[in-house]
Amino acid sequence: MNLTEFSKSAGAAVGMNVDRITVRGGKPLKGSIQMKGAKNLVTKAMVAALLGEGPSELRSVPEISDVRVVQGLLELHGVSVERDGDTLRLDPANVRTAHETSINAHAGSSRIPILFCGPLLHQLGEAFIPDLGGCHIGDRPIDFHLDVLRNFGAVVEKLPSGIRMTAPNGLHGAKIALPYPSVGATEQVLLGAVRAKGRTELANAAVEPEIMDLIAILQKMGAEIQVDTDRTIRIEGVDKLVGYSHTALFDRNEAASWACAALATDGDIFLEGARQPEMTTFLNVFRKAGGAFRIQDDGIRFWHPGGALKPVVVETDVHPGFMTDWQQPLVVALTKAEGISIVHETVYEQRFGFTEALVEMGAYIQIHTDCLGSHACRFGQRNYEHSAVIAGPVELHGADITVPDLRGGFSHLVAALTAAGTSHISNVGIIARGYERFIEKLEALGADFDVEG
Ligand SMILES: CC(=O)N[C@H]1[C@@H](OP(=O)(O)OP(=O)(O)OC[C@H]2O[C@@H](n3ccc(=O)[nH]c3=O)[C@H](O)[C@@H]2O)O[C@H](CO)[C@@H](O)[C@@H]1O
Ligand SMILES: C=C(OP(=O)(O)O)C(=O)O
Repeated sequence: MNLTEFSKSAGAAVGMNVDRITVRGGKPLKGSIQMKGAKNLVTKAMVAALLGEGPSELRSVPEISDVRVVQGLLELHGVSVERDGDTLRLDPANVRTAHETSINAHAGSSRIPILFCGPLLHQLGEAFIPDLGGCHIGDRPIDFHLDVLRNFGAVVEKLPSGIRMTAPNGLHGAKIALPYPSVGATEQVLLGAVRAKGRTELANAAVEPEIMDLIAILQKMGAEIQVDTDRTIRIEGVDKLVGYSHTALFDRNEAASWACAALATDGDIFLEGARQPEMTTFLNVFRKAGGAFRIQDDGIRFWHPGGALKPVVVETDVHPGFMTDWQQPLVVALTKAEGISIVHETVYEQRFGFTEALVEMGAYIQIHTDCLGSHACRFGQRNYEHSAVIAGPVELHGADITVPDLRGGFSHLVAALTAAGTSHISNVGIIARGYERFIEKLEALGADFDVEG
């Protein structure tokens, strides 16, 4: 089936129903594509709409499967969600308790259900949280989330089918210190504290740009939130919040991925809507590795300027460090750099599974349990394979690959696009969790491939 025929089938336009893709590598990706709102903000902004007394409007919403999962869950809870182009209108006027079985059926592959707790406890006095999805890149416990909710006064009951919560006396503010600046746990605090009784102080909070954009949304709704220079967040609970109107921050993770695709394929891609401030750390590494970029008012152009790529040493970290979701496509580009590169993953303990396929394609990558970085991280003494050494340059060759997770999957696509010969990639539907219309974007950039349902 060719792409035009395929695009006629439901869901194919956004890549959600695509299972297998055959890629003939060697063509540079060239052209212009548009960035939309960040998966890691939009889905949380949708949950925040539950807290308002009136409807909210969210613009620049990408067509990705995580948005569909959250939309389904909101609808199950009585929230009306209407899409008009890139805009979502969310009205929580008829919010109600949903049946556990239906919640489990709709939870899908996302981790966002855990963030429904605070808003549902405020609105309904109870919440049910299914087993969570998300990428399998480590244990991904939710202990910080549950501690936060207990601190707010929630009663947590673990059931075989999920977690049930109640708040017999409502939620009250609390003094909380996170053991690690978790993005999700920080959002859990924000979404719970804004309408809790009294004051909340959160020490060691995460301050990723997506969190700052969520804070901007909550402020528009009437919340009182202050972020201190030492990453302490103080929230004064209010009785009532109103709906918001907001244009979502662009997806800097998607932008970094396509930038690496340009570098690895000797290509040249303009990312309309990408912005410099949220990507400063990425841009530094991209330039060190031999990539070129030009910042424009309406986006950023990324390209391979010719000559050899250079090896780099990178440590992933919380913001403003190098984002863990950026390393996978970068690793593919680094297989082409002249020399030894090192990537020390300090956010997730098992995020190098995707490199096995790259090795099959001819890459020289070794994974180590030691901390190969400038500081020892949480995983160094615990035998986790969390440091990668990449030796280049190599010419990758085509292979049969199965996508393991979202970012790993995108990096496999990039590897196949840069490889000599043909690759068959299965399970590519996962990529639609976070990459809007990636099939159409690949076509627009001149990639040579066929899709199968
Ligand atoms: C939907 C979304 O926004 N996903 C992003 C979010 O994931 P997510 O919010 O799940 O990531 P966290 O920041 O919470 O996780 C960071 C670390 O904290 C640990 N941890 C977290 C919670 C907890 O209760 N206990 C615990 O030990 C995790 O196992 C991990 O090692 O931030 C990550 C780090 O920037 C990104 O890679 C993900 O793309
Ligand atoms: C790990 C990721 O997402 P999630 O937390 O939704 O699994 C990601 O976006 O790379």
